[in-house]
Amino acid sequence: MHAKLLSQFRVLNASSSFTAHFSSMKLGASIKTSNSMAVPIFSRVFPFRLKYLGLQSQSLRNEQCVRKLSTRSFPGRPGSRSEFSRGNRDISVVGSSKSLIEDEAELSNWVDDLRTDSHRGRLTSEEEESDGGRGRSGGKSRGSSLMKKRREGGADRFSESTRRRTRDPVDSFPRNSRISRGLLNDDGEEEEEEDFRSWRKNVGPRGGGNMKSYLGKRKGEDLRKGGRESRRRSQLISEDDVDEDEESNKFVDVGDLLSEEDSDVEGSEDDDLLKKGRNRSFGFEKELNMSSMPRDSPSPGRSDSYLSETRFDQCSISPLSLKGIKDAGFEKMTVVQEATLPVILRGKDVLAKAKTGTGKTVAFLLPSIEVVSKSPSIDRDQKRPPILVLVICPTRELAIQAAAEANKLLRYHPTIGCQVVIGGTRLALEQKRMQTNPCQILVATPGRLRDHTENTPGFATRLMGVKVLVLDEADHLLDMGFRKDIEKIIAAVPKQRQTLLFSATVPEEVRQISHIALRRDHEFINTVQEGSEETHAQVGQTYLVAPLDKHFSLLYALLKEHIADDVDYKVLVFCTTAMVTRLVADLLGELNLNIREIHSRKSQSYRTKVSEEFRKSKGLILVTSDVSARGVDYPDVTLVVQVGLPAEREQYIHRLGRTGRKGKEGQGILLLAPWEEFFLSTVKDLPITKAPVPPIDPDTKRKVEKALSLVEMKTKESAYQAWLGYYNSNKKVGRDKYRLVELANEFSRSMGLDNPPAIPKLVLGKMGLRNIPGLRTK
Ligand SMILES: Nc1ncnc2c1ncn2[C@@H]1O[C@H](COP(=O)(O)OP(=O)(O)OP(=O)(O)O)[C@@H](O)[C@H]1O
Repeated sequence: MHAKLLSQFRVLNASSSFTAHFSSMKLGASIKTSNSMAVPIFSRVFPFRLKYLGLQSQSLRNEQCVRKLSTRSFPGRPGSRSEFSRGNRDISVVGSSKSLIEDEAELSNWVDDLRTDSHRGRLTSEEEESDGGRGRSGGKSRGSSLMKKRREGGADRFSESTRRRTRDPVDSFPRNSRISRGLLNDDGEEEEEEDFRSWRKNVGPRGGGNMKSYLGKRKGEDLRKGGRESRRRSQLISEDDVDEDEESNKFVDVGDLLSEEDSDVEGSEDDDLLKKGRNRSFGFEKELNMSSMPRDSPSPGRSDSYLSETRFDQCSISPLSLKGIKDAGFEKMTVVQEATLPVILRGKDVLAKAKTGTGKTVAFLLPSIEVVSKSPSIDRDQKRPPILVLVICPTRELAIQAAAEANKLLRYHPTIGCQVVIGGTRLALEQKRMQTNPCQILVATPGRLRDHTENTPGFATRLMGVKVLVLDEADHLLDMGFRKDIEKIIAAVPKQRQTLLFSATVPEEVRQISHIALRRDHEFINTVQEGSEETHAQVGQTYLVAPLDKHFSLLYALLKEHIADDVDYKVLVFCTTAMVTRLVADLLGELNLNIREIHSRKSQSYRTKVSEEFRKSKGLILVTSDVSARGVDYPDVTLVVQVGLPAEREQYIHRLGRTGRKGKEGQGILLLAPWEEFFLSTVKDLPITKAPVPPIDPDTKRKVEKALSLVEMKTKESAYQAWLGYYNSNKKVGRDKYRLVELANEFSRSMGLDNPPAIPKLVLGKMGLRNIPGLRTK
């Protein structure tokens, strides 16, 4: 049995002699060990840089490509030659798959939140409401919304003082958010001011301090070390608001169900204020003398190391595809495209790992299109024409994006069509589109694909034509949240097919279960060089550890600094759950930042519009749940902020990967509470460094408190419940229910609430939190 599982591996290295060395030296170690062990041993033996590490069998047979590829220079290794090693060696792939706990949230779209916030600019409430007829009767004025908030404000710690003040939206950019060397002083404003003064003295401009270093542009700083942790979320029911996989459709979202609210339709007043806010000059920059500080270029610093030297026209790609590629502006292949294309073109199953934003989508689409173009053309009168390529994506945005990329490449293939089927849109419309348009390529989210399999006549038959099955974000799709759906999909397509699995992260446990989709002789092509991180070197990564009650102020201060620093700012703020996302979006909106929000509680039409807007915009902050964590290709994102515990290491990497795409620069900031610091051990191998927490100046603190008091009580209640659910499902935090409730109540206080919101007994029961002191029930 063991021998059966032994498989060959191949090293695609910059030097054939190195490869030969490796091949001979590696053999002994790899035979004895599983392939999971082989890599570290190898890296110890050969610390030099590997271009690709391909595990599993076979030399290349696409001679044309091999010939071309073998003569190219590798970027970063002047004069070096690329050569795909032909040495075949055995390596074990044994190891039982870790038992992953089923953990994905029910994220169906039937609860559509149509509430809008006028701070969020162009998308009007009407646009939201027009979506699918699910809109609530809107038309409330901002005034009535405020009245409502005030009526509900009884439990709000901040609202008393706020009520007495008039809103001051124009003066919404306090100038004194600063850096401190140490932790924030928790003992009141005076001391914070003192702290701020001392920071200015010590690390402010005169003392050599610099916002840039604070915001993580310090590259190549010390790596933090620590032990890697188990990363699995554990409990089911408490995941009710986790928001990354809306197509999973597995669990009823009790929390959000109970917290749905009416929409507030607000006037355009704040749009104007928003514009004013964005255009104003930032006094504190002058105060800090930042203008005279050396600035990193906003983003022109761009590395082309993601590109290879191989041009698409050097490979056996059809002329029509080549024309499409040219039109798309692609000339050279990216490294992952160069590594995978020849292998896929000769029909191999491939599991490919390549860093975020390096062109994996084209890497699987292009050879898939070639398969279609070589297949006999479909008779127009055919009732159930086969679907030849099936691409599965975990989120709707990603599916839309992959289909758009496919359509670019298909521009000169008039007879080949790509359709997309995703949740949140009308099934009948998709059925019609698939019937009336060419649909040899279908991009789908798992839940909607299942819908079609069950409800679309003839669809199952069409799936029997599949020649290529692609799982984008494969590790995620093979994780337990999607596993059953994926198994059904695999059962619905022919056994005789080619399967392609792509992701920026391939944890070992996923490698081990990938055999459920892949043939035994598949190739694992890893373009992340051994010894290098899975994240991009040009993306500065920092983390801040501060008590929960500082998080909102810190977030605001960080964003203000970033905005002041880069007029072309484009920021993603990741939150733990959909309802927390809404809370943060509402808060930042009240603070007059130019924000949009996206999560599974928004209607699909709204999500699509916001996504498109953010893609094209600059000067915008997108507050998002994990629906934007993977795959979404927003160009020129300058900063990614992750607030609170990422679900797992991989999620951290994918979220961070929304910046620094295509070799561009970027920044990432992770904001944790002290009890969330354990997460850092899971990213110990990444170049993430600790940043000092800036003191919150009193003005910022006041503004944030005031803004919080204006956020609706309902939103806070939902956020509290969702927060509780999210952390309850975290193995570490959720283990001690008493502590969990204490922390949740800390979160509640951070929203300005004196008393934690009451939660329905039923929900608490499902979360396993009945009778835990500190919880209020209703
Ligand atoms: N050969 C190429 N040359 C230049 N740009 C390319 C090339 N191939 C793809 N791109 C572009 O690179 C960008 C990133 O590609 P893509 O979204 O496929 O990255 P990815 O590796 O799938 O990222 P993620 O891991 O985040 O999903 C896209 O805008 C895509 O159009």
